[in-house]
Amino acid sequence: MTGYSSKTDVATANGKQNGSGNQTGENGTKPTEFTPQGNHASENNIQCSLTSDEFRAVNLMRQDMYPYEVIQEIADFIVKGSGIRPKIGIICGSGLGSLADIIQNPKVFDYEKIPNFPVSTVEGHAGRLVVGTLEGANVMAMQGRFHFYEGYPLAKCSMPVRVMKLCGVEYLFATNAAGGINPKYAVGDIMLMHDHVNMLGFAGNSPLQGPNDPRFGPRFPALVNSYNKDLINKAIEISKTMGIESSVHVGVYSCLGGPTYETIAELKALRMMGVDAVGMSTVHEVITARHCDMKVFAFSLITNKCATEYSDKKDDEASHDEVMAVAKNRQKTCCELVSRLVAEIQKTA
Ligand SMILES: O=P(O)(O)O[C@@H]1C[C@H](O)[C@@H](CO)O1
Ligand SMILES: Nc1nc2[nH]cnc2c(=O)[nH]1
Repeated sequence: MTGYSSKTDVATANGKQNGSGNQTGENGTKPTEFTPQGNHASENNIQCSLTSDEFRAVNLMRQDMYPYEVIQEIADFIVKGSGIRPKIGIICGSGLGSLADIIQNPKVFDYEKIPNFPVSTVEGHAGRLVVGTLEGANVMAMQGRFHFYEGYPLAKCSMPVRVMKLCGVEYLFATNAAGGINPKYAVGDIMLMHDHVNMLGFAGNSPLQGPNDPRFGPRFPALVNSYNKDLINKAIEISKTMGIESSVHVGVYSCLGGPTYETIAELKALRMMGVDAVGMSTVHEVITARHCDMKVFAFSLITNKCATEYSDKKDDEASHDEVMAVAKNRQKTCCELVSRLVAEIQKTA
């Protein structure tokens, strides 16, 4: 492979708390009634009953506004608690948690113990923040990311990227497990992301939706050149020294909402759009990172081949078990790629 150049507060469950004096569920046993707003709801007499505890839990999950000061508090908690100001932030994809296990002198924070932090709900995402050193560089790694399909708004999914920024992180390394749509890709290959197609964005959803705080970045950020070309080229060089260049590609990733894997028709459409690999994450993290001017490097581990023709083969069906198994098999290679790239950054620092 030759060097790369780019030519080639609270949204509620569709309703709001009923103000008619029905909120008597403080003991958690009597349901609090909510009447979804809007004519359709009242015309159809739709009602949804939640206990007040359930309502609070949903509200907490749906929270998508994190004021700068709250993010700063979380960042201070991590920097003070670890005694480290990290320069590189790593997000571990499904089954790639071992990227955080190679961090030396780790200080580990369970997400539950970090104030105002969401919790991980997906297998293969441990839910821990690991801060320490890698190849002499100060790093922090999310062993577990947040996905839209878990019920979190995109701003909440990518809130930790802002925490990284306020901790001092300059480089974001985002990794993911993805289905290979490009017919040349094989299971176990690595695709260095050089661009993305934001399907959730096409549908009007963005992690930057809502009021913009200019302390993070501009209202209308540009996204061309989001994926740092120097880092892509360095990763290609590293792949050659590792002898894996034939299984490393440079391509376009697309994020869908999940949790379903794609239909054949959807995969055909994505391929026509120039997408090489498809997943359910990363894009909102990259958008948030670019908004606050972080340098981004991202790669997909191809954990399954996506069929783009109809057939009755059971093999064509993606499964999370397969995703996890392939990630486990390839974790050593992914760890080596990441640590060598960190070493390169550290060398030029
Ligand atoms: O967190 P990533 O994007 O690596 O996880 C992918 C997308 C889904 O969460 C899961 C599907 O198997 O893997
Ligand atoms: N959307 C999506 N996400 C994945 N994560 C791992 N494989 C896949 C896939 O085929 N599709």
